[in-house]
Amino acid sequence: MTRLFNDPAVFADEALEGFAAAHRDRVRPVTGGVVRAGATPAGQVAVVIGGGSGHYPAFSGLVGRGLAHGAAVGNVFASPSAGRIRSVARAAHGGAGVLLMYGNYAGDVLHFGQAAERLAADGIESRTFAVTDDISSAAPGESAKRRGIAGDLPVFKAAAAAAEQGLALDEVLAVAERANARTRSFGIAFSGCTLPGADHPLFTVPEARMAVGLGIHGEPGIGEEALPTADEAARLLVTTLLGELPEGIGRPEGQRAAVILNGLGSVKYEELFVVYRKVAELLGEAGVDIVEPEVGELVTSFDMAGVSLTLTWLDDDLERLWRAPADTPAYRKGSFAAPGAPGVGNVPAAEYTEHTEGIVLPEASEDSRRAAATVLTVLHTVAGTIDTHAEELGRIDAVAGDGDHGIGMQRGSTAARRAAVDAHAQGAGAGTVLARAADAWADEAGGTSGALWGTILRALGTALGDQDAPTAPRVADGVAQASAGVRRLGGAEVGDKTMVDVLVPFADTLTAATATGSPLTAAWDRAATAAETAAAATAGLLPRRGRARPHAEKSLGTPDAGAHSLALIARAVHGVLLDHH
Ligand SMILES: Nc1ncnc2c1ncn2[C@@H]1O[C@H](COP(=O)(O)OP(=O)(O)O)[C@@H](O)[C@H]1O
Ligand SMILES: O=C(COP(=O)(O)O)[C@@H](O)CO
Repeated sequence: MTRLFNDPAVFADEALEGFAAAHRDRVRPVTGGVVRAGATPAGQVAVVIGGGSGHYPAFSGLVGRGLAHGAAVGNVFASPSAGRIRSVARAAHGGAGVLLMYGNYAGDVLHFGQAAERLAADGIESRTFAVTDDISSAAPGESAKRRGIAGDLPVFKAAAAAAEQGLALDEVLAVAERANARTRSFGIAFSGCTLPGADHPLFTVPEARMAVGLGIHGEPGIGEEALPTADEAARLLVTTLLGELPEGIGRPEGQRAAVILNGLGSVKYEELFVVYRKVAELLGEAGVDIVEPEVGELVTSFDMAGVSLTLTWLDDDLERLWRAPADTPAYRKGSFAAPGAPGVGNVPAAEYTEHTEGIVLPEASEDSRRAAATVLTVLHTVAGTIDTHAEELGRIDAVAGDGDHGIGMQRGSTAARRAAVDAHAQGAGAGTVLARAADAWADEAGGTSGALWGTILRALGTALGDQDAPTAPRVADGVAQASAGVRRLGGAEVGDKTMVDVLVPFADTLTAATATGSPLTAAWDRAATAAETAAAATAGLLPRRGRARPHAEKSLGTPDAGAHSLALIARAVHGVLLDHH
């Protein structure tokens, strides 16, 4: 239970502000996150990590000498937006390129990928790398689909230590790849976590039972067993990981491993040590040489009661990098040759801020400005609809996902409305109002749905433009472009149990209806009905994408959250069109 908060919607921002104030000798707040207090030395690759809030010390607590040069921080359980990542990366850049590192989650993959594109346009070379250590999130044959949990730390650290030693960008990336290929994690939980402001946990574990194979977002585990003793828990964790050795590690005997026993948020350190005692004994019996183990909270999930075990199978290089010193707010080891130089560099890191004020609005026709007023009403209605259904959307998302769909959609749609009000007040046309709303939605919400809704609004804005009055076929074309854009960006197809299952029939029905000359309001009505039917039908599907995939069976019988919210919006917008008819 998170007891101390103000407005849940700004919990992550306020936590970041307090963190930066508490550690200002080591980190500097910049737009989107934090960077080291001192500038990245010229010629050193900058390692910029990031992810959602709720995982402290990941990600901001791991910024400092020997570890990350910067961390982009998102909302609770939602990836930071591309804009935030770009801003942190620009501030951390030391002239030798940036390695962007994160856990393998749909939202992070989308936003870090887009950030890399924007950095390229800024003339900054970057690479992206997603950590995939959690063996319970996909079968060995599909290890690229695995999510990142506490293995984030050794993989980030290996790359960052390599950067510190002066390796070039692609060499640092190669180190990250090698460390990740040799890192495996497995977790168990005894109770779920409760998001700030929520009155019940994302999932519960029955008394005297444990969830096996949990994630770090309150995602339920993949199985359930009787509550073990500490020794039995240790045995389960160790035997599971020894049962899945990385390629090239024939048998555990004679191998060296970095070992992390990670507390997920509300397991006491003493409990962790009791478990670790047995972990060390069992690994010793298996002939594994444990190198500089870590026992403590390194990647958490709010107040989840759970533990995970991570093993990184070391070679000589990886061992050197694991043993290398680090000095961050939450993680310190060894010491640097020149002590007392927080964050390296003597020059403070420069902050990069995007200046949007004073950017001239594109000229708009009278017709388009009139249409912009309708667009504004639409965005008001979208935000209002999401507000009304936020709790329900969170509940649906929590069945097999991370429960943040309502919060994310709320932040995004509210920001979109705000940006649209501003743009409209300045005399923008419909296309520009939508474009501004798109950027605000993606930037404020982050997460998978933030990126995808940004794409939807941007496609609509491009189709409407700032000159002509929107016609029914033009609107239908915008929706069709949005549908294509979301599929291109997210890679999902119909049947994967995502919003694509609704967007495609919605777009197709609208296109078909407008092509036969149907007026927009009637065509939209038909399309909204198709969307509602398709959203309801997702209840019968098994997820193949996104956060819900590892919990496929659990999600059967419940519609996809993103599909449902899209159908709700489609219907609500029809109401606006009727009124403006
Ligand atoms: N690859 C994808 N393509 C299209 N939609 C997706 C994809 N992955 C997830 N989604 C949609 O995003 C929704 C989840 O959104 P949200 O919970 O806000 O983001 P996150 O999972 O990043 O927390 C899902 O319900 C699904 O509809
Ligand atoms: O918390 C996280 C959320 O990822 P999404 O895919 O946006 O839900 C992640 O950043 C943790 O690493």
